[in-house]
Amino acid sequence: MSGAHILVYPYLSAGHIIPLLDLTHRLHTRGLTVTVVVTPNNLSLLNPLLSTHASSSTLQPLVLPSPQPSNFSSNRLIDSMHGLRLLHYPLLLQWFSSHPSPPVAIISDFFLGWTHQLATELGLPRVVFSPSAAFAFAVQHQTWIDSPKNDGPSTVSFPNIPGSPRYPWHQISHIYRSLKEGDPDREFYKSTLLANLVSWGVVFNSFSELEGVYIDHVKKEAGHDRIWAVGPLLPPDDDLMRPANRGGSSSVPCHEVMTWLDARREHSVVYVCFGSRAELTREQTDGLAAGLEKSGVHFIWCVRGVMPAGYEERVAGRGFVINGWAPQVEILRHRAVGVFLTHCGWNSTLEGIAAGVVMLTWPTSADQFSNAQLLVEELGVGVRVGDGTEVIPESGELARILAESLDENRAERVRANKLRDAALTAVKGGSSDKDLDDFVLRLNALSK
Ligand SMILES: O=c1ccn([C@@H]2O[C@H](COP(=O)(O)OP(=O)(O)O[C@H]3O[C@H](CO)[C@@H](O)[C@H](O)[C@H]3O)[C@@H](O)[C@H]2O)c(=O)[nH]1
Repeated sequence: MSGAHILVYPYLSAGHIIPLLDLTHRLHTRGLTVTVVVTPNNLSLLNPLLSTHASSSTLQPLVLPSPQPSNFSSNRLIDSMHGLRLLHYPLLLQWFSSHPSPPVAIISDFFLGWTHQLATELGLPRVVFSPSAAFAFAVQHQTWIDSPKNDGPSTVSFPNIPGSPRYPWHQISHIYRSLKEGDPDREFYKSTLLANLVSWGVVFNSFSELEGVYIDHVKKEAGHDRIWAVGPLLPPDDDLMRPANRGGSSSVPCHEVMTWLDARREHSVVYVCFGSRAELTREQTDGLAAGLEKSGVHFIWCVRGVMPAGYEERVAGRGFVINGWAPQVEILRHRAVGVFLTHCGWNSTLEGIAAGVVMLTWPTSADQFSNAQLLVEELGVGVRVGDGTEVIPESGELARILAESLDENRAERVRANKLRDAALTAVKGGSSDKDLDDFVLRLNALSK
């Protein structure tokens, strides 16, 4: 007999879809029947998963139309969140009412807080999926609860979060800072986030050895224990999910990158990438380009934007520039890569941790500042190099940090190795596996 039927609904951008599809794979492997909401332009991201489970009627896409820009908001994220609600809420209500054996729960991204209302209307539990860290989740939601003002001290502090973290104003949520109280965009965004806090449960792409204190904090605030940490959610080693196509098709043949890496010594290459969305400013690009050039290190740089003229020729032989989408997980897993210069998106952070590389941090927005803090100050596996456009490292200084980061005996490397082992243990019979078992048990109990 197949397990409970659940609806999985990812938010529409790569950094959010990728980990929730990885979770879908695991839930389906554990016997659940899963319907995944996708829009036509994202269907291709689901294809590797669908072909892995090709013969299965228990994993199905539900293709709903993509929202058009609605002019509700000039903020693209809010406009798309709102557009999805407008378009998909009635379609999902209809779909549920006409389905012969509809899902017993909805698992949806934290940007889809309105699905809490939908689930309530359907008499179902909604589980929040957080593609961000438990730490960042706590900071993000606490910001909207505390409503800090930019009129007192120069930093905003969060005394009720463990460690009492504090951030300069520019590191606080951009949406929070840029929209005035009473603005309908702001109210919509706030209500969407606050709905997460009253939902039935929360699943984190994290693990208790990494973030136990923050996971416990979220449990305490929620007042129940339906908080599960099941990460790091990564594609399996055996290529079942075809990691080279994870989140997009690689802009260069994956084997070319692998051949290039094969010719290099262990831990001798720095991989540089700023995630799926961030485009660097001219000044940031130039600073990074000059630092990499001066350092003399071997590197792979995944670039979105325009490179300085003649750059690729000048670094030929030791710099591999990828314009577009890189096969990131494969690169990080290669033995030649020892260091990851990252914007600290949570997926990249976890992928770096699971690969045991030293992290050079250059957060640019959103949760990346608290992720960098976790890597550098708490876990001791990272070294700060930049801070958005506020701190762009001087090229000589960056070159020095890059060259030193490859040192085999650095304390960060020793700690990164230990953390990798803890991450891999968590998902191979450890804490995350146990949380996932419990989660599946609770979902199955709903259909009884
Ligand atoms: O060329 C590329 C670029 C990215 N990726 C993958 O795309 C994902 C990117 O995710 P992430 O590192 O989290 O960065 P963003 O794309 O910036 O993700 C957004 O979503 C994350 C999860 O909420 C947040 O932590 C980030 O701050 C937010 O910008 C990762 O799995 C990468 O492996 C590739 O495979 N190739």
